[in-house]
Order: sequence, then C-alpha cells, then structure tokens
Amino acid sequence: MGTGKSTVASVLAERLGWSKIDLDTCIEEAEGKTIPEVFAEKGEPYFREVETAALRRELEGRTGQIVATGGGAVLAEENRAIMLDNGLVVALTADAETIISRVKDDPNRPLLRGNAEKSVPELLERRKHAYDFAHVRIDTSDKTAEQIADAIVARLQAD
Ligand SMILES: Nc1ncnc2c1ncn2[C@@H]1O[C@H](COP(=O)(O)OP(=O)(O)OP(=O)(O)O)[C@@H](O)[C@H]1O
Ligand SMILES: O=C(O)C1=C[C@@H](O)[C@@H](O)[C@H](O)C1
Ligand SMILES: [Mg+2]
Repeated sequence: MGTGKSTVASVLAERLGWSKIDLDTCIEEAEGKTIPEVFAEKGEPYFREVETAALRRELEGRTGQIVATGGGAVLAEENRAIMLDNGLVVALTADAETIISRVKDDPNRPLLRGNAEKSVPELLERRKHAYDFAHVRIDTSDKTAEQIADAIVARLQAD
C-alpha cells in the first residue's frame, strides 16, 4: 500500500501508449461507493471478493494495458495465479518510513485506521513475503515515478 502503483501505472501507460486500469477505481465504479465505504458498509471479505472478480474481468484475455492493483490484491492465491498467467507482475516496494510519509494524510485507506505510524509497520510485517511471487521487484523509496517507469519499460523490452 502506498508504494506508488497507481502513480507509476499512469506514467507507464502514457509512456507506452497503453491503457491504464486501476483496480481500486474499477471496484469503486462497479460498487458505486468509495473504497472506505465498501469496507465500512460491506466489510473486508466482501471487498476481497469483488477485488478478485475485478482482477479476473480486467486481466483475462487482454493485452497492451497496465493494471495497478490494490496493495492487498496479492494476498489470495487465486489472485496471484490470475496475475502470473496474464502479464509481467511488478511488485513496487518501499520502506515503512517512506510509505508512512506518503499515506499518513490520506483518508482513503481504511486498513490504516487513521494511524499510519502504527498500521504501516504492522501491515509490512504481516505481508513481508506476500510480494515474493512477482516477476520483478522494485524498491521505490528513493526513486521518482519516472525512474520507476523507466526500469519497467527496460524490463518489458528485455522480455
Ligand atoms: N516515487 C514516488 N515518490 C514520491 N511520492 C510518490 C511516489 N509514488 C507515489 N507517490 C505518492 O505517494 C502516494 C501514494 O501513491 P499511490 O496512490 O500511487 O500508491 P499505491 O501503491 O497505488 O497505493 P494503494 O496500494 O493504496 O493503491 C501519493 O500521494 C503519490 O503521489
Ligand atoms: O493494502 C490493501 O489491502 C489495500 C490497498 C488499497 O489499494 C485498497 O485496495 C484497499 O484500501 C486495501
Ligand atoms: Mg493505488
């Protein structure tokens, strides 16, 4: 969460002339609610169900697009399989301090419960191996979105 997936996806899509899909935005449109409203009114298990449905809908059978997932989309084995089967999976990481500085004033991340200083280190500990399955891993802590997009373009061109 807060490692720059949505930001980098926009830069990358523009650079490649590909379309960009943000899974959180897809869920908000499909549900007619914001992400915090979905969590508050329907609960996290429901959110995870619609997240898997959105991932399947937006990835399968498509090419030439960048998909930014939510930070927790990797937690389900089913989701990891959908991602690996449908493209190059890039995990953007960052250290706790960097993530806290990026998300602490953002009210749209319900899992932070309004306390990023406490919640971010806890989430990182719980998820410390959750991103190991990705094809590529990029630490974004000291990089601009443009530098990260450059690294991903280079990797795509090498494939
Ligand atoms: N490389 C970067 N350097 C500095 N700030 C950044 C960078 N990437 C993103 N940000 C900022 O950090 C915040 C979080 O970025 P973003 O929303 O792209 O993260 P995300 O990975 O999509 O988060 P989520 O998992 O919640 O969807 C935004 O305010 C964004 O402007
Ligand atoms: O890290 C997470 O589990 C989340 C990240 C966001 O992108 C949203 O998908 C939601 O707030 C959950
Ligand atoms: Mg995002």
